[in-house]
Amino acid sequence: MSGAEKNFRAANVDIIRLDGAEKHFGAVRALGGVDFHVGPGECVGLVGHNGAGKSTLMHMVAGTLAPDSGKIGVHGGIEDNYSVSRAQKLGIRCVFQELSLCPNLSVAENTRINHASLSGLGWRRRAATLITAKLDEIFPDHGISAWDIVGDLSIGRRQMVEVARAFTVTQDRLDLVILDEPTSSLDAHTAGQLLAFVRRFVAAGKSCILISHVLGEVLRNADRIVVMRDGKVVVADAANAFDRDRLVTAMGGAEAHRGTMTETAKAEAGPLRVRARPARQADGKELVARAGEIIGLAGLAGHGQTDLLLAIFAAAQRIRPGIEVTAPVALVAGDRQSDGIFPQWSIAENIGIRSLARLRNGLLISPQREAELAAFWQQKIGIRTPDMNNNIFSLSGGNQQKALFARALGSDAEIVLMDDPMRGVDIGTKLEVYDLVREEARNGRTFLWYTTETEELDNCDHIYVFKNGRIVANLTRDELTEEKIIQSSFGDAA
Ligand SMILES: Nc1ncnc2c1ncn2[C@@H]1O[C@H](COP(=O)(O)OP(=O)(O)OP(=O)(O)O)[C@@H](O)[C@H]1O
Repeated sequence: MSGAEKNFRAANVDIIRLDGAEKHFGAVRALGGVDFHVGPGECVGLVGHNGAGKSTLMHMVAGTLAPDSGKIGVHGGIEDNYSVSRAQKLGIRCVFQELSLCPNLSVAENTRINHASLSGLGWRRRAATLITAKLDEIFPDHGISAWDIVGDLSIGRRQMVEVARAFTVTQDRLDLVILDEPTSSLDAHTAGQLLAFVRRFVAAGKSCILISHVLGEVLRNADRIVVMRDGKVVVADAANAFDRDRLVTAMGGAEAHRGTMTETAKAEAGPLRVRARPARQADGKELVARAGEIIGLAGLAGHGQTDLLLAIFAAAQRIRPGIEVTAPVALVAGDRQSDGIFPQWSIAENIGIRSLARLRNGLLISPQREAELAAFWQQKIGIRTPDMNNNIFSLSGGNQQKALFARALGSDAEIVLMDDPMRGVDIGTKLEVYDLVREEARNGRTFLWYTTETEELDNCDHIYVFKNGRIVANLTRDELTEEKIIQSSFGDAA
């Protein structure tokens, strides 16, 4: 054993420690020599812009990706052949951004995948008991049955199952759970339940790594915060040594303060763009959107917001009762894995697909026009890649989401439906996209914007709150507070 290795081992009282981790993907340097550690009983917040290298680093901690160079130590021992199964044995689990549940299996069967010991007679019932107990502990009002087929669950509920499954314990120890944007599909109420559980878990001596683009979440719940930028750790400090501005500055120069809608006093209302009544609406309430308006859809996740957006999208192709749509429509999907991304295609092709008429040269798509459209949007919203002809999955999660934005905004759609589209998008880009949405609205575009982030509703002219598939309130921006939304969501109005 070399002297350096001895020192590394001696210093390694942490659950996990990475020294000098490097990783390249072709020409992209995803990690350029990162030191990172997590001690027992701490919640480490990990933040950074889209493509900063957070997920790549976490894949190394979880054993799904080996570093090109650098050392990994776990519980004081150097790991030469670190892998997912080794990580599991050593008590390290990960909830990745892209959900990993099998959609055609039940919640209980998905739980079995992580626990080889759940075998023999009656394993389904034992798996069901295990996952139900954990769901009850983390999300007391979850409403999920262990026998539900995962593919039938909303994305929010799938995320809840994924998170709960990571915390279930059978024979292997559990010391550290990596949560990569765990609240991205959860509403404020459910996200609060999860974060309170994380605090209890850490108080009991266990550890978490919390990755989130919702900086308040990290500031409030982490003990220590590590900031990454361009494949490197640029700052690591106690959480109480940071405020939002210091974090944003460390992440790389995004504007800490953004403009608000008050600066954009609206001219009088434009022509009608959408009039829609949810299928379950028994009273006369309906959603009305005019040209140039930004309309918010709020309330607890899974209460009919996405359903109404999808119904409006469908009504643009084919007449549907109760829905009137007067202009072309584009949709920015929130569940990019199942609704948005064409996995075999390049980034440029994924952006161009909604603009084929404009990209056509005779009967064929002009590669040059497609490349120009892609280059324009790469520049406009900062899609980080050396080549827009690379496969869409070569992008980090947030950058994939930006490509979906580019697809909708680059099209001829007058109405843009946004289904919680900012999931996984970093703070700097979010602020730019908010500006872009407001600018496009001033130019007459209409936005229907479902979001689980209450702060985003500040960008809207007015907001419909949903409960049980129905509209229960219509608030103006001035009336809007988180309490008011939660009150409407839980009240007896519907
Ligand atoms: N499989 C891959 N092939 C090619 N490039 C990749 C691959 N995985 C990651 N990258 C690149 O490595 C860099 C770091 O990506 P990573 O996913 O770690 O970023 P991130 O900080 O997690 O971003 P986000 O906040 O958007 O999730 C990015 O430039 C990304 O495009």
